[in-house]
Amino acid sequence: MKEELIMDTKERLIVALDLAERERVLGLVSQLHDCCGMFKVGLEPFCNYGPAFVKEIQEAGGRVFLDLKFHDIPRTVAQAGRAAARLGVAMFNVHIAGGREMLRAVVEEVEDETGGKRMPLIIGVTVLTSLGAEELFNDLGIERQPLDQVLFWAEIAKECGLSGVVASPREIAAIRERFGEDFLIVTPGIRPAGSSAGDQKRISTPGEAINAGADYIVVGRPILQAVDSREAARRILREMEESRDERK
Ligand SMILES: O=c1ccn([C@@H]2O[C@H](COP(=O)(O)O)[C@@H](O)[C@H]2O)c(=O)[nH]1
Repeated sequence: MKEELIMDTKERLIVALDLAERERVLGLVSQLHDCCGMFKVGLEPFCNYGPAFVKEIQEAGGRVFLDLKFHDIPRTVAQAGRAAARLGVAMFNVHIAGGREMLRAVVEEVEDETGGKRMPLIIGVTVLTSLGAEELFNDLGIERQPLDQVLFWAEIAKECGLSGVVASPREIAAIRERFGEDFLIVTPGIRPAGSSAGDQKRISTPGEAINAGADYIVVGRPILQAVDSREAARRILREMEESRDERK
C-alpha cells in the first residue's frame, strides 16, 4: 500500500532545519516533533555539525530527511547513499541531472546496504524552486519550460527506480497525472498567504500544494522565522487539513 494512504496530515509536513545554531535547532526539534513527520537536515546544519547531529535529532525522536542533493559520478553518489542509509535517515535526495547511471547505482547500493528492508526513500531533485524559466535558459542553457523539464527528469527518476521527486508546487498536478499515485512528490517553495517569497520563484500556499496532490511539503523560513514557530507549524497543519478534506 502506498505510504500516503496511511499518512495523516502531520506526517506530510517536513520542517527544514536551515539554521546554524545547534541549540536553536535542537530546541525546535523538541518544540515541533509532534507537529511534523520529518525534519530536513540540509547543507547548513550538516556542514556545521555533521552526521552526529543527524543522530542527535533521531535520538530526540525526529525522523530525518537528509537533503544533501548528491550530484557526482555514479560510484561517489552510490557510496554516499550507502552512508546515508547507514545513518538511518528516512529519506535522502540526489540530483536527477546526475544521469541514469548515477541514479541506478545509488538505488542498487542502498538496496544492497539495507537488504531491501527499511530502505530510505530516495528522491530525485528536478528543477530547483529558486529557478524560473529565465534562469533555466540563461544560466543553465535549458530551453524547456520548468514544467516540461520537471516532467522530463521525473520520467528518468521513475525509470531508474527512485521513490519520487522534489518539485515545485506548480508541477504537482502534472506529475500526479502522468506518474500516478505511487510516485512521491516532495514540495518545497511553500509560502503561507502573506509571507515573503525570498529567493523562491515557483511557490504556492500549503493548501494549494496539498490540493494539487503533494505527498510531503517542506517548509523552512515561514516556520523558523515566525515569532512562535510552533503556532506557525500548527497553522500550516490546519490549512493542510482543510485542503485535504476538499481533495477527498
Ligand atoms: O528545489 C528545491 C529543493 C530544495 N529546497 C529546500 O527546501 C527548503 C525550503 O526552505 P524555505 O525557507 O521554506 O524556502 C530549503 O531548505 C531548501 O534547501 C528548495 O527550497 N527547493
